[in-house]
Amino acid sequence: MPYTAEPWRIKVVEPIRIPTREERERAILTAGYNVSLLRSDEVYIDLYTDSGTNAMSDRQWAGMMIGDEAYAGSSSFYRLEAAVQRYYGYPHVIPVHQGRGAENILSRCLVRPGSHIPGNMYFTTTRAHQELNGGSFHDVIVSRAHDPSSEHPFKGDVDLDALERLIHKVGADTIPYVSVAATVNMAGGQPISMANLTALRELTAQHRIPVILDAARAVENAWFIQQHEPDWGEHSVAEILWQMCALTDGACMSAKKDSYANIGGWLAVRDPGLAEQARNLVVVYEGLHTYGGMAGRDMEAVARGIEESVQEDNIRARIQQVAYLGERLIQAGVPVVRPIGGHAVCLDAAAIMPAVPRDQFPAQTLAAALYLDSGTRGAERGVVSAGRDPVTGENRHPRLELVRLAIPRRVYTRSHLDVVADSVIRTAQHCQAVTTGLSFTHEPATLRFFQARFAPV
Ligand SMILES: CC1=C(O)/C(=C\N=C(/Cc2ccccc2)C(=O)O)C(COP(=O)(O)O)=CN1
Repeated sequence: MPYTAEPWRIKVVEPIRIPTREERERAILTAGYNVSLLRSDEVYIDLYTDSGTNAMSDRQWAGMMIGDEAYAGSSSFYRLEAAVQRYYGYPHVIPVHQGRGAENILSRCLVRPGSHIPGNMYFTTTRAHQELNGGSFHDVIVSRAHDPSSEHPFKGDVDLDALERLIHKVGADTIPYVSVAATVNMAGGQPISMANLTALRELTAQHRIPVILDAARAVENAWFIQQHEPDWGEHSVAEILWQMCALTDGACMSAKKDSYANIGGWLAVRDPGLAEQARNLVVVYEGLHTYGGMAGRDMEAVARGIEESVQEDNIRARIQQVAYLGERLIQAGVPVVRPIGGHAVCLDAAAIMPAVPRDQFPAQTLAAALYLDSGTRGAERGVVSAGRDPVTGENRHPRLELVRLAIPRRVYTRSHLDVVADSVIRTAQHCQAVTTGLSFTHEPATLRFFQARFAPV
């Protein structure tokens, strides 16, 4: 992908420093070999997540100065509502503090003990809220999504035959909604195609099963449809986003990704009864239905971020940075998930450390090794993230054992990406000979990914 100059100039900078090797060794030991527990000032280039870590524009910051902090009826809420209605097309908008706020409310509204929720690969918090309300998640993503080397451009597609088999097995009345992620985070930021989403809509409509979109990175997904799906090349990203949403009954949105905000989110639905139910729960869990756990200034930042996110030059600049890092690693022969996703380059830790058993956590081990090499922080997306099967208690073994390098939007330059590429190439060469990984010294009961501690085996 050609690397064109960014469509912005820098107005404010935040100094960063490279911790010394000795500081990095001390820090990773103190963090129990879990990069999630490193302090930010111990990290040089932070690719832990693209969630909430993006650089806002001067207009977003300016918007924060005029945020309406009224408890009820904030003007900022109505500007946020108008932005969601204009670009995503849903009529009823319920503000929440971030994506998990939407997942909590949606699951409490729709999921009951015994519910079955099909989706295109799990995401940790989404599945956690479905399970907390007694539901069971069923992965119905196409099998190629689990193959890091498959070059198919739409690995986020739903396997419609698998979905239909599940519907007939459990009964449509036990399926409160189909959960569709765009893009699919745990597959490496892989998009779903418009054709598949259209066919999914037709299938679910036959059984009167709603489709709820996880829209966290839906603008990135729209870019991939524009670039790679026939018949969409002449449409704008904004038009494609609108059409994607038009095929669904609602969406959960973390505004911390596509919308460049540091906090914020929303739940949007078409059904007025569901909207009413959700608004009643917002008062219990998020605040009032006109601020939803956000300050007025945050709602301003989100509203302006939505408008910026669909600008063609912004989304192109975003995608090209991720593609640049991915292409450098591919050229060096480092095993990564292909095609390169929208928000991250995912290192195939199982291929990079083939001699490390899955229950010694290759991805966790690789993330620690990468930090030690250069102060670069990635995130484990493998056995540790997958957690334990609630029935057997055994570690779940997802087919993908990845270290995700998520690129924050408008934050790092190509020079930083070159530092990361050189470090990954060095580390990957060293790790081929590594034969042992890590073992737990502390394992939390839920979402262990964040708080677990390890020691070298
Ligand atoms: C597709 C998708 C997401 O990626 C997402 C959050 N992603 C995150 C943040 C995260 C969350 C849990 C474990 C590790 C990292 C990411 O680092 O990728 C949420 C929750 O949103 P929230 O963080 O605003 O609550 C919903 N859907």
